[in-house]
Amino acid sequence: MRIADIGGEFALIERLCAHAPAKHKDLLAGIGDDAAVIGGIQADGSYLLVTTDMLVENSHFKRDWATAEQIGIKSVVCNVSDIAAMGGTPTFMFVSLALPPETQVEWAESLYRGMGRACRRYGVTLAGGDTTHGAAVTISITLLGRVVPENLCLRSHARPGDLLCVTGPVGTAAAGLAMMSAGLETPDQLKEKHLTPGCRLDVGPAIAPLAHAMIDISDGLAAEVNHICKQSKTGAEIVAADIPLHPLAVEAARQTGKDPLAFALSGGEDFELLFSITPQDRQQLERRGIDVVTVGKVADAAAGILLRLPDGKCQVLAGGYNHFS
Ligand SMILES: Nc1ncnc2c1ncn2[C@@H]1O[C@H](COP(=O)(O)OP(=O)(O)OP(=O)(O)O)[C@@H](O)[C@H]1O
Ligand SMILES: Cc1ncc(C[n+]2csc(CCOP(=O)(O)O)c2C)c(N)n1
Ligand SMILES: [Mg+2]
Repeated sequence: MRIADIGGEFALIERLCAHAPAKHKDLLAGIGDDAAVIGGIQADGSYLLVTTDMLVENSHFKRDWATAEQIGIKSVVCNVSDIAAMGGTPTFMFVSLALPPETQVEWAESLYRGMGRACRRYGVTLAGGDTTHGAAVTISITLLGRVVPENLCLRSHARPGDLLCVTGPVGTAAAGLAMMSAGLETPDQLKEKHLTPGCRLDVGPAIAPLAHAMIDISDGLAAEVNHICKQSKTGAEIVAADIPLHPLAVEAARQTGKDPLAFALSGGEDFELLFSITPQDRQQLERRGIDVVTVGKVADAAAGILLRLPDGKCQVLAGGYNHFS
């Protein structure tokens, strides 16, 4: 049986994880969130966060499209984004590296120069790792973080009646990737969003005390809404016309013959935050000058997880990036 036959990445994770102990009194959230949450360790009562994210050559980057430094930046950012999604701040990083034996030392050093830049930007300290040889460049980062209990945002915390908001445009990175894949002259802003994205640690900690559920958009808006709803046992309605799209992403869709909405729903790697929040707290965010966009609402589970199209019709909110489909 192939992995695609059981539904891909997430069905596989579920099957695999059934074979190992995955519950512990101090593990407040484990498999199924952006980071694991471990209590009972830190003297100040904050929780330890642990996340891990891997980039593999040709699956996540191409060495002829991205410089080593850009790959280094992105490898850190995608991990910091997962810590931000929990409402936390990052602390210590471990880097496991597989390199083909012919890799130039200068290339590897540039990779670390990029990581270093991102570490300085997000306040991360390198604390260890592992180095081995392999057929393709593989960078696996484990990042620790901390969060005070009041700021912890789990995917399971959404409640019917909450608004669903995003911190910025979605589909931009996918638009950049689509243009580069098609061999088209790609605007710098789109290239940058795909090759060296930032993440929203700038607003995560301010949103966290007010938000209920939070997740980062790494697999596309549709996938992330479905993750929140599944964990929270709710439904949702997303309004297609309210999803913020970058004008350059709309233009990229036109040039590549694709649908800009598909970039937003299924593209991934935007590293914006998606969160649920009461309408009152949403206003509170606005008063504090935190700019977010409401894209829909959390509903009862019975309502289903829906996308409202511009013509008023609703369809099931499907899509998302899946490594095995
Ligand atoms: N091979 C695995 N073994 C155990 N747990 C896993 C495995 N792969 C993923 N998980 C867990 O499954 C959940 C979903 O993983 P996933 O990598 O999709 O996280 P994400 O934050 O949604 O995406 P991203 O990796 O893009 O940040 C996480 O809680 C993760 O720790
Ligand atoms: C060469 C190349 N091909 C495709 C993509 C797109 N891509 C790869 S992984 C991913 C989602 C998140 O994955 P993960 O769950 O592993 O974090 C996306 C959108 C890319 N960046 N580079
Ligand atoms: Mg995530």
